[in-house]
Amino acid sequence: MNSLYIAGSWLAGQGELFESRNPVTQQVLWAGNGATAEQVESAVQAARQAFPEWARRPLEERIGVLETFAATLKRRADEIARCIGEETGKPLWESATEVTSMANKIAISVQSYRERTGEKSGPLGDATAVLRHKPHGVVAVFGPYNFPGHLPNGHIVPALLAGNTVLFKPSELTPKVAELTVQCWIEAGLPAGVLNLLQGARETGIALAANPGIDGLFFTGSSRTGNHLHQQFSGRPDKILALEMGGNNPLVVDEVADVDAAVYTIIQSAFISAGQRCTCARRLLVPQGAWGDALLARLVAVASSIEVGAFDQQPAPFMGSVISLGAAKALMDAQALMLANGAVALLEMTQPQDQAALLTPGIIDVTGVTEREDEELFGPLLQVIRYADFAAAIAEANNTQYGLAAGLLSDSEARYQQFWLESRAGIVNWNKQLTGAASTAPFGGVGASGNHRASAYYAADYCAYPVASLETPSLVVPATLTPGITLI
Ligand SMILES: NC(=O)c1ccc[n+]([C@@H]2O[C@H](COP(=O)([O-])OP(=O)(O)OC[C@H]3O[C@@H](n4cnc5c(N)ncnc54)[C@H](O)[C@@H]3O)[C@@H](O)[C@H]2O)c1
Ligand SMILES: O=CCC[C@H](NC(=O)CCC(=O)O)C(=O)O
Repeated sequence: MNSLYIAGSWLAGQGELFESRNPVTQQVLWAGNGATAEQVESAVQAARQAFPEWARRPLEERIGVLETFAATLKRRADEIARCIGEETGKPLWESATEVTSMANKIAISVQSYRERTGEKSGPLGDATAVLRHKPHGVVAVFGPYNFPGHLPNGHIVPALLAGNTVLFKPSELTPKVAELTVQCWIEAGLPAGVLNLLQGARETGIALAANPGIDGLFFTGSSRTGNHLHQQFSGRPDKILALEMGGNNPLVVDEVADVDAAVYTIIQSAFISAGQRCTCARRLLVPQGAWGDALLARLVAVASSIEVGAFDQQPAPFMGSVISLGAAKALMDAQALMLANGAVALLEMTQPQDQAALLTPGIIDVTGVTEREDEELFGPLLQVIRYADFAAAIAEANNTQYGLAAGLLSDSEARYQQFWLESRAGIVNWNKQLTGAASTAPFGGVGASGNHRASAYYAADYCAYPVASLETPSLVVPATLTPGITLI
């Protein structure tokens, strides 16, 4: 099978054979070979060759190609949503929202490009000061499996818009969505070499990140891989690295008047996408005492009734599966370990069928666990921590190496102001779910969640570098000469 797209041609990978499966039925959806280091090198050369022509195209022409891509996505939306659903396990209603986000990214990126990296000029002395931006050149984009369309798209669209050429290395768990996305780009008329697809697992990623021909790497994925890349790029200030990584996100609940609204918001924060969003609430901070007990009882009751099912099940489930049987097992093992270490299951996460990666929502009270691991558990497992007072809640919220998202459910504006000031995260919400961040805002975290290169609306910033110019059409001798110079 021709799994790679290099220099405008589909060709077979010569690396390891791998496949993707429907996580519920285990049906094989895609199989192909990954790219070897030599194939990575030939893709880098193709992108390098295509770069000058693409970068010099008038901006409006590049925008034209991007807009045709958006139109293609809209026309093929059902097919793409189905592909996302079957490869990730995401319910169809949710996969459809991912395709919409992909198409919306184009207009948002154009607006952001003009606003943040556009051209500005004004008089400075006898010259004109002009600020323009240039693309970096050849950039690599690494995607995660949880949003196989939307998140790589969030790097690819602004990168191409700025005039870069791209090497796209998708997650090895979602090659089919990546292939379909690239087909849409080809249909939109993207010239050969401007976007190259390098399928493959870790080895392909390692070869691409290590290739000396790339000018930058835009990564969305786990903190573990991101940290590794950060170390690999240390001492390389000449290369731009944007890291969008995971979180161990806290959601603090205060004694609010509307308990059902709190429960609904907690569920949307913790269990949407089967807990596989980087912004999902992982730690729920609940006040000690009777009010907190009642909130948890209601949360457990509602969470127990959440529909979990295959991506195309009708009526539609709220939660689909996790990405694979391996991921389901790792989550079940993590829960078992926490229970063995003294956690109390308020609602035990279960895997009803051994051969399907469907997990039911889990809610575990870890307050009594002395050595709590500060790790992202990427699935439908919410850890509850009971707090004595608001200061303790904020301290616990910040008790993490990560800093992606943090939220407060409270009827008190004063408490929100305190929470906003004292919490440390790139997304801080009040009475809104932690998930579902807007593409019209910057998106990124601090601490172990990112390297201060926010994506979404601010992706334009890492896709181009500023060039400041002083310009005047004729060279003249200034009216006053610097002391010590005589023109005789
Ligand atoms: N902050 C964000 O915007 C954001 C968004 C979505 C997902 N995420 C995070 O992504 C994670 C889930 O995605 P994942 O499991 O696919 O991430 P991952 O880190 O396992 O993989 C991401 C990509 O890196 C590649 N890769 C893996 N090891 C590599 C190495 N040593 N060198 C080079 N490339 C390598 C993979 O093949 C894949 O393409 C979660 O931690 C989630 O929080 C973050
Ligand atoms: O899994 C991580 C992304 C989650 C998602 N965030 C965004 O879509 C950010 C906006 C963008 O990148 O355009 C979410 O918050 O649900």
